[in-house]
Amino acid sequence: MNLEFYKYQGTGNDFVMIDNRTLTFPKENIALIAKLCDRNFGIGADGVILIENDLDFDFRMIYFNADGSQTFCGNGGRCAVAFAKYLEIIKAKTNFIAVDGPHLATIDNGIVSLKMIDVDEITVKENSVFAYTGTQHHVELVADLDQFPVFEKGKEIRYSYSDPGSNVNFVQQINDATFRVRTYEKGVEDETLACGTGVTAVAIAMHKTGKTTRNLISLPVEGGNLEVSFSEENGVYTNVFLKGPATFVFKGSISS
Ligand SMILES: N[C@@H](CCC[C@H](N)C(=O)O)C(=O)O
Repeated sequence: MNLEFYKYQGTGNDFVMIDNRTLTFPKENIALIAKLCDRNFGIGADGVILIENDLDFDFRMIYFNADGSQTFCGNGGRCAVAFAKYLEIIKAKTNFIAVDGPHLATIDNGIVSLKMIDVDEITVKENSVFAYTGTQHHVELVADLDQFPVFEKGKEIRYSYSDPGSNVNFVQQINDATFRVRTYEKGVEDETLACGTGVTAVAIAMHKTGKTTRNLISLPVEGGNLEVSFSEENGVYTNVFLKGPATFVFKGSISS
C-alpha cells in the first residue's frame, strides 16, 4: 500500500503528517510508525501526526512519538494547525481536540499560537521542577548549556521517573524574560531541536520558582525561537499560549 504523507517542522521538531479522515491508517502498526520516523530507512521525523474528523471539533489530532507511544505534542499541535489550514479544514482560527483535551489556536503568516492545557500539576524539588503540560516534563537549570551532556544526563533523568518517564529540559537563563532550552525527549529517546510542551514547562517553572516575574517568556531552542505566555492565580497557570513557526517541508508517498 502507498501512503501519502506531508512533512512539517516547528522550530526543528519534525513530523510526518497524515490526512487520516478516511480512517485508513493502521494505528496499531507500531513498526510502521517507527519506520516512517526512521532517518535512515524511512522519511525521518520525531513523530507521526494523524488528522481525523471529529463531530464536536474542527479536527482530531493524534500524536505518536517515533517509538509509537502516544501523548500530546505542542510543536506537533502547531504543525497540525498549519496542516489543517493547508487541507482547508480550517481558516485562521480553530478549536481542535487532542489526547489532553481541546485546544484553541490561530495561524497568521505561518506563525501558530496554540492554547495549551491549564497547568496545575507542578512539583518544585531541590534542583529541578516537574510540570505536566500535556505530557511529563522535568526542568533543570544548568550553567553552560552548550557544553552540557544533554543526551547522557537526559536519558538518566528520563528513566528516574516511573512509567511513562519524563521528558527532560535543561535551561540556561539569558535575562529576566529569556531562557535557552535543550530537551531530551522520551519516545524519541534523543535530544530534539525543540519541544513545545517542554518550553511551556520551562516558562512556568521559571515563573513558579521566581527566576522571572514576566508572563511572556522568550525561549530560544536549538531549532529557532518559541514564546510562551500565561496568567497565574493561586499557583494555577491558565491562558497558556505557545507561539512559533510551523512550516511545510515536503510531501511524498512511501510504500507501507
Ligand atoms: N516534542 C513535543 C513533545 C512530544 C511528546 C514527548 N516526546 C513525550 O513523549 O512526552 C512537543 O513539542 O511538545
